[in-house]
Amino acid sequence: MNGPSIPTTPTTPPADAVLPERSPLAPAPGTLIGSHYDECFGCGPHHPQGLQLTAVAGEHLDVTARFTVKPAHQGGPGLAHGGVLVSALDETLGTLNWLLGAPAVTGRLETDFVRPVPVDSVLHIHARVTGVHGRKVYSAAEGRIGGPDGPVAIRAQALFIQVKLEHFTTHGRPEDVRKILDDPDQIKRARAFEVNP
Ligand SMILES: CCCCC/C=C\C/C=C\C/C=C\C/C=C\CCCC(=O)SCCNC(=O)CCNC(=O)[C@H](O)C(C)(C)COP(=O)(O)OP(=O)(O)OC[C@H]1O[C@@H](n2cnc3c(N)ncnc32)[C@H](O)[C@@H]1OP(=O)(O)O
Repeated sequence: MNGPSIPTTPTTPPADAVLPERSPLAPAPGTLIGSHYDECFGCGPHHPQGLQLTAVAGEHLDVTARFTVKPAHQGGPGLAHGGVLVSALDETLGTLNWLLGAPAVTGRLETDFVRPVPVDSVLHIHARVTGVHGRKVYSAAEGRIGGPDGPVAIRAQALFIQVKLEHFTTHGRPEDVRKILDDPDQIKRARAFEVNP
């Protein structure tokens, strides 16, 4: 043994991972990143029970998002359910893929819950790409409470895998896929990905 080893996980980018340029199709820094699907539990504006998360593009390969913890999100009395917080981080990490211009799905998501998050808290989330290696996108996020510079309440590292749009059309429930294929606005957004795979 040569001293303590540095722990690595499949969500830590390998040494030869790269940090690419923002896609030419990426939303400008400071602008809202639109929902990828109106009925998404994380970001869909038409999902009444969803988190309705909105994210803002950062200057680099990063985004910020705010999530207000509602009574419907409780795990313990007056406290956010951990799984709901993970969903908020997963969704925010997912929006990073708009900056890279290629659709991707979560392969692995590791989370540290650092402090309890009371109902009515605003979780200030910052997520960034930490490396890209082939189809693998490595990323990390923190959620802070009490303000954007407040203490970290939750931390995550993720590995997203880039997929073709057929991933969604092949695996999704057919009636939902059909509905989306009939919606010109959604198709436009999906095409934006297609021209820069
Ligand atoms: C045309 C209209 C369609 C319109 C659709 C509308 C919108 C859609 C557009 C965009 C949506 C985009 C994002 C959504 C955003 C946010 C939502 C939140 C994100 C999610 O919530 S999304 C749901 C949860 N997510 C899943 O539902 C994934 C289920 N899963 C799979 O679908 C497969 O499993 C897949 C595709 C992941 C991989 O399958 P695959 O066959 O493509 O690739 P393969 O297995 O070869 O892996 C390649 C390399 O990744 C490594 N690797 C893979 N998995 C790993 C793991 N778990 N841990 C560590 N390493 C892993 C391998 O080890 C290999 O590594 P290496 O290259 O080094 O060998």
